[in-house]
Amino acid sequence: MKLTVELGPRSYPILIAPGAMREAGALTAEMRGRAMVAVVTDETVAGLHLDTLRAALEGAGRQVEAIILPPGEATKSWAHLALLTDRLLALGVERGDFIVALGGGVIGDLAGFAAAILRRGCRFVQVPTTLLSQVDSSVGGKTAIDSAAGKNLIGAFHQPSLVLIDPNVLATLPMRELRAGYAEIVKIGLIGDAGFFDWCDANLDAVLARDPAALAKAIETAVRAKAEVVAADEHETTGLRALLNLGHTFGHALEGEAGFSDLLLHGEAVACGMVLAFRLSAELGLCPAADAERVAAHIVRAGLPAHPRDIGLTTDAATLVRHMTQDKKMQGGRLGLILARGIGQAFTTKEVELATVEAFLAKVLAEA
Ligand SMILES: NC(=O)c1ccc[n+]([C@@H]2O[C@H](COP(=O)([O-])OP(=O)(O)OC[C@H]3O[C@@H](n4cnc5c(N)ncnc54)[C@H](O)[C@@H]3O)[C@@H](O)[C@H]2O)c1
Ligand SMILES: O=C(O)C(=O)C[C@@H](O)[C@H](O)[C@H](O)COP(=O)(O)O
Ligand SMILES: [Zn+2]
Repeated sequence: MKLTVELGPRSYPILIAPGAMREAGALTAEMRGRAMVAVVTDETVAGLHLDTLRAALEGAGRQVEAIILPPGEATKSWAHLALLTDRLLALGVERGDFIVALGGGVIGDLAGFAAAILRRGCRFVQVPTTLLSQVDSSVGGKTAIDSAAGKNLIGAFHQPSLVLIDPNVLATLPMRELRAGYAEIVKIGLIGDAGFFDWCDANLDAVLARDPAALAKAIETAVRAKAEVVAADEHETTGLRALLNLGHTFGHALEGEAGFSDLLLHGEAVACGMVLAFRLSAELGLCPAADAERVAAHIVRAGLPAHPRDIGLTTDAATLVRHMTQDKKMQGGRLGLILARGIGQAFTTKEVELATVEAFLAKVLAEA
């Protein structure tokens, strides 16, 4: 299956096929460049999948230089960006070369950002290995690191030249990571496709059991939807792409409180954030309470946190709101929020006062 992100001269293909990683040599042949290819990955993925990718690339005459970083969100940092760019420069990576990001969203976001700034811009290829990165982060060109002030605050839009999605690599993914990736799949239904949410509700168990047909349908639907949104609003200027941020303003605040650690994975934070966005929508009289309850029940059934108490964080509403004010959707001091009129009917608004959000969160946090 081949999809295209239609961005004029920056258009690129997304290839989704079981076994695609074994074909990486042939699939990247058209990209030309020199024989040397820098593959950026993390220790866990290196142990499981680097040999396959290396063999595929070397079989096509490439010379692979692997840069192996520690796994986990903490790697999306200034320190690892400095280390990575130093290594890439020491290898003599040129503008005409391409860098391969082999891993989850952490490696994709970091290597993509390094590619964006190295010699003012190199090409890069995404080979996503988590469910989350296959359905979301490898597509669309948002690259970033975290900063002490918040999530993804230092970054650039820099589109990859190719995305290679091999669902076979998900066989080794831990269950917790699979569930976290699922949150970004069901997000697509909640934003604008009620029929797909119904499909998710009916096929949740099959997706989590890694049934190949269910996974294929889930990945393709999410990637196709994201590719269309990115093509229509690459730089998040019209409000369309901002919808992909459903649950993220709350979620990023929770991740910040968790110190960008394994205590709370990004997908888990998004899951909880989406429940909060639907609950707030219902409390403001914008969305039927039954829809908000259905979303919460689905997230619980997926084994994801639906309430801050499920995460075990000690925090307070004012602190969470302080995190939220660092959100990239802030405009003129007002919070840009993604709320919903119902399942599949998300919309952006700047009409909700920070004090309203804080009172809502205080009420949620007070629940036993
Ligand atoms: N750029 C975007 O549009 C975008 C979209 C969504 C999320 N993100 C970012 O993505 C990051 C989260 O990505 P993630 O959930 O992929 O986490 P991750 O990259 O940390 O990967 C999760 C864990 O799974 C391991 N792993 C990866 N592939 C594996 C495999 N096939 N088998 C076994 N283990 C494997 C990794 O080593 C890591 O420990 C966050 O930083 C988030 O902000 C970015
Ligand atoms: O691609 C997008 O646009 C998204 O919002 C996808 C999100 O799932 C992703 O987590 C993204 O990195 C969040 O973007 P940010 O601009 O809020 O950092
Ligand atoms: Zn996300």
